[in-house]
Amino acid sequence: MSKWIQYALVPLTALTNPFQLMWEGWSSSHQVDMPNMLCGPSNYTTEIVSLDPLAIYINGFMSSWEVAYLRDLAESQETFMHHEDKHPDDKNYASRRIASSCYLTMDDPVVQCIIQRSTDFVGFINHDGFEQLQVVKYRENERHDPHHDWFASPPKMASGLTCNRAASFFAYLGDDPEGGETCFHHLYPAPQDADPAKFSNINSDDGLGFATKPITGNAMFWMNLHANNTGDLRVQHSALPIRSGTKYGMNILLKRCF
Ligand SMILES: O=C(O)CCC(=O)C(=O)O
Ligand SMILES: [Fe+2]
Repeated sequence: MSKWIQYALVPLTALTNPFQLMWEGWSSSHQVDMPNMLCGPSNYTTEIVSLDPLAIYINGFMSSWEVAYLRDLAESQETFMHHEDKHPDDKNYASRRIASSCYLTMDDPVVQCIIQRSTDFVGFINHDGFEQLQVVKYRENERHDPHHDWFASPPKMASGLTCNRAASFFAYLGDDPEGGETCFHHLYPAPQDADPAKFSNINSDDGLGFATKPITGNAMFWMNLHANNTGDLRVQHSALPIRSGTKYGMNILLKRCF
């Protein structure tokens, strides 16, 4: 196609872009500050915090506008409820999540935008879409005990395929509480020059592990499955109890069916 035809098509595609149409319909019914809201390129930066298993710390994965929007969206859902959950793999084990949570509707334009950004981030990683985004809220003393996000006995779908969680993002949606760090118990500790505002080490017997502090807009990404689709025990993690304040976060879970 000649360059000139391509240029001529740009305004046309902008007009017919389904996201834009959906956005325009939506924004006219909600009085929002549109320029800050568009699903433009995100200026996040990354730091590899573990090579094997792959784990990446993401600075500025979400804008403060997106964070505020997603929190409001979660708080407006009737399903945003407090509960104490056992891990699906081990209901007798004391591992628990004491928090409130809800799933977000997938047809929201900001949710779509975050899914698109996450899809771009995972690049060539073999996957089959994302689970519904899940917002989690912890109040004082609430926590999530050590667990892994993958299922030991993944559910079989009607199609006969088995789906598991190939990778996880956990994004921090505020309020920058005290406590509430996410601990990775079996990864190598943070080096001495790691930024103490973001990372701390944990006093484990084997010297392994580090924790990331909840900083609004930042996120952790890590792989859950080995190449043969079995779960990687090394990505066990937990959320330490909140000492003061409230913590919001969001699970963005990458599915793989096999
Ligand atoms: O709250 C956190 O820091 C981690 C949450 C988590 O691991 C989960 O919800 O599966
Ligand atoms: Fe988790």
